[in-house]
Amino acid sequence: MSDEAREAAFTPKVGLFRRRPAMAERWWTPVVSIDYDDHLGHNIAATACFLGVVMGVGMCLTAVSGWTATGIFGIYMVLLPLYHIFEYQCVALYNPHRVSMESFMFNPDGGNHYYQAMLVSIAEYAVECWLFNNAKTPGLITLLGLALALCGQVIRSLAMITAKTSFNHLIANRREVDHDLITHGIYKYERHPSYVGFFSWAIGLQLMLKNPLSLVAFAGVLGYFFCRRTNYEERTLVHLFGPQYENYRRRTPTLIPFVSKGMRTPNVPEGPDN
Ligand SMILES: C[S@@+](CC[C@H](N)C(=O)[O-])C[C@H]1O[C@@H](n2cnc3c(N)ncnc32)[C@H](O)[C@@H]1O
Repeated sequence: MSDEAREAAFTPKVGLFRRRPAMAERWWTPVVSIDYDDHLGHNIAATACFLGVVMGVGMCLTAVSGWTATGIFGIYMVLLPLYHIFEYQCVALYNPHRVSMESFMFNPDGGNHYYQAMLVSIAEYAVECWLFNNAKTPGLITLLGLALALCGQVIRSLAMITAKTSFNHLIANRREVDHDLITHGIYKYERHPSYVGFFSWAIGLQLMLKNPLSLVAFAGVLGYFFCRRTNYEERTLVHLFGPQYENYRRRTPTLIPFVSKGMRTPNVPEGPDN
C-alpha cells in the first residue's frame, strides 16, 4: 500500500501521536491516535483505573510480604492487569482505528472461559496454600515461571507493535486497506509470535504460582485452541495473500508444538472460534 493511499484512508483527528512528515519511521513508531466518543473514553478510563488499583494492591502485597507465597500472589496481581493494559496500549498506539473496549481483551473467545480459568487458578492457589503451605514456598520454579511470563509479555507486545494495523484481535477473512503481510521483525523468526507470547505468559503465570492442575489444564486447552485457530487463520491468510503467504509459511516456523505447515485451502469456509 502506498503512503498516499494510507494517508487518504486514515486522516487522523486529534492525537498525541500525530505523524510528523520529517520523522524517520521505524518499526516502533506509533501510528496515529484518534479521539474517542465520550462514552467510550469514560469506559476506558474507568477500566484503566480499575486495573491500576489492582496493580497497586499487588505491589503493596509484594512490598509487605516479600519473597513468600503471599508476595508471589502480589506479583500475579501486577502481571495480570499489566497484560490487559499492554493489550489496550498496543492497539491505541499502533492500531488506533480499531481501538475499543475489546482492545483490553477481557473475553478473548467471546465467552466467560477466560474469567473462569483465572478464577479457578486463583482458587487452586488459595486451597493449595491452605493445605500444603510449604509446597508453595517460592523457589526456582517460581523464578522460571516469572521469567516465562515476562518473556511471553514482551513477545506478545512486540508482535502487536511490529504488525501495527495488520494486527487484528479477530481473524480477518476480508482484506482491509491497511492489512499488509508482515514478514519482518519478530515475524521473521516465527509466524505466530503473539500466540506464542500469550501461551508463554499464561503457562508462566501458573508455573510461578506452582499450580499443577491449572498448569496442565491451561497447556492442554490453550494448545488445542491455538492449534485450531492457527489452522483457520493460515487458511484465511493464504486466501488473502496467496503465494506470498505460502512462501512465508514455508520458510518460517511456528514454534508452537503440533502447529507446523497448516493446510492450503483457497476458499475460506465458515467462521473461526474468534
Ligand atoms: C490476533 S492476530 C495474530 C497474528 C499472528 N497469528 C500472531 O500470532 O502474531 C490475528 C490477525 O493477524 C493477521 N495476521 C496473522 N499473521 C499475519 C502476518 N504475517 N501478516 C499480516 N497479518 C497477519 C490475521 O489475518 C488475523 O487477522
